[in-house]
Formats: sequence, structure tokens, C-alpha cells
Amino acid sequence: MYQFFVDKPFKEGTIINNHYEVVRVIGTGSYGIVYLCKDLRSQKNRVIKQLRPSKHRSKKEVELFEIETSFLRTLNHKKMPILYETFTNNEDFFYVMSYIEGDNLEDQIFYTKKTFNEKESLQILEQLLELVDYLHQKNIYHQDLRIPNILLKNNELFLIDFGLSKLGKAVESAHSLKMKQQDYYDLGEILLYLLYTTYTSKYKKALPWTEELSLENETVHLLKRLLQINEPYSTIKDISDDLHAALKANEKVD
Ligand SMILES: Nc1ncnc2c1ncn2[C@@H]1O[C@H](COP(=O)(O)OP(=O)(O)OP(=O)(O)O)[C@@H](O)[C@H]1O
Repeated sequence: MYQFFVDKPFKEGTIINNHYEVVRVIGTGSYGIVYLCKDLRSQKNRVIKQLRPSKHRSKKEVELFEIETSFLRTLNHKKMPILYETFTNNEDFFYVMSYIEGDNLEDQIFYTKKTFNEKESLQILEQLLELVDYLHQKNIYHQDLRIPNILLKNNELFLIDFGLSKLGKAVESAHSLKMKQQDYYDLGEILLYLLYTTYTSKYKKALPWTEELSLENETVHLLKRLLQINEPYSTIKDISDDLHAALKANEKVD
């Protein structure tokens, strides 16, 4: 109940920090409220993420908010948000980032009913893999790769939400391998999610994906290693090689 009252989002037209006018709420996650705003100085669209007021009380949540902005500061990729500024206002915590016009994959699948065939699903993975590779090369492990954190704008993919990201040690360790493989596992789950968008159940009973989906052998091989049913991957290069083999197998089908 407490959370319901204190976490009421700002209304359209509210001015935050003297120059950001709220256009609308575009996302309400578990720890942030996300607004599309207009910067009244430049007239440019910006996205402002506010730490949910009910979370202020926890030092840990505030720390996580700071960690997220510190990661954003180190990123320099056109498929990831740019951090413009952070500020506090009436004890509220905010950060300002670039606006990516696409909708997230979750909304596209559940509300817009967008579907992805096998080839399209693999192509999405291909784009995502490039972004994960960029992060891992910087020793950053996203740790929250999920469909609401992927935005799609005219088939171009963007990655957001670094709230759970972790930095690996300078020297490759068992811990960084674990974080790396968690990201790979999440890529497998995303791929499976996309593949299921074209599936309609013929049976009353749910069967394992290996029986429900009819996929090229190369795609099954890729998924089984990503999902750690078979030997887990330890490098992006190996994933990329298997992904290209799966894409090639799908080209033959066309
Ligand atoms: N820079 C951006 N441009 C456009 N839309 C964005 C941007 N950042 C976030 N969003 C939208 O807001 C939603 C919530 O953002 P985000 O995942 O960062 O919040 P969160 O509080 O961390 O959510 P969760 O608890 O689900 O992780 C996203 O799914 C996306 O639709």
C-alpha cells in the first residue's frame, strides 16, 4: 500500500529539474519509473529514469542506481543509451538518457503480436550477440538480458537497463566465466522466446521445446549449448560460428 501511494508517477506536463517536461510514462519496472520527457532547452526528446521513491529507504537500491549510471557512463555504442546527466530533486534520484524510439520486444510480442520465424529469430540473436560482445570486451556482464530490455526500431536492435550489470575482474576468473555464461544462457532463453512466437500448440499437454518446435539441427545444437543442456559455450566466437551455421541452414530452406 505504501509503495502504491509514494510511487505515483509524475503527470504529463510536470516539469522535472526546471527543464524536463514529462510527455508520458513509458515504463514502470520493479525499481524505476521511466518517462519520455522534452528537454525545454533543446526541445529534444529524452528519457528520464527515476528510482521508485519507495526504494529510497534502501541504501542498496540507491547504490544499484549509482552503479547503473556508472555503467552507462562507460558505454559508447550507438545501440545503447547515452547518459546525459544525473540529479536528485526533493530526495528523488533521476538520470537522463537518450530516447530510443522503438518498442521493447515484450510489448511487440504480447501487444502488437509480432512474430519471428526461425531465420528472423536467429537474425535478432546475431544483432544481440554483437552488443553482448561489445560489453564483454569491456569486461561488463549485463546479467539481465530479457525481452523487456531489448528495443526494436525498424528491425534495428538496442539494449537497455544496466541495473544488474557487473564488472568482471581484470584477470579472467571463474566468477567472470560464470557471469559470461549467465549472459549466454539468457541469450538462449531469448532465442527460445522468439521461436515460440510462431508456435501454436497442437496438443493439450505442454511438451519440451525439442518436441514442440521443428527447427533445423544447427539451431537445436546452438540452443542446447546456450541453454547448457549440452557443453556450455565459453567464447562468443564459438556461439557466432554455430549461429552462422544455423543461419546458413535456414537460407537453404528459403
Ligand atoms: N532509453 C530508452 N528509450 C526508450 N525506451 C526506454 C528507454 N529506457 C527504458 N525504456 C522503456 O522503459 C521500460 C523500463 O525500463 P527499464 O527496464 O530500464 O526499467 P526497470 O525499472 O529497470 O525495469 P525492470 O524492473 O523490468 O528491469 C523498458 O522496457 C522500455 O520500454
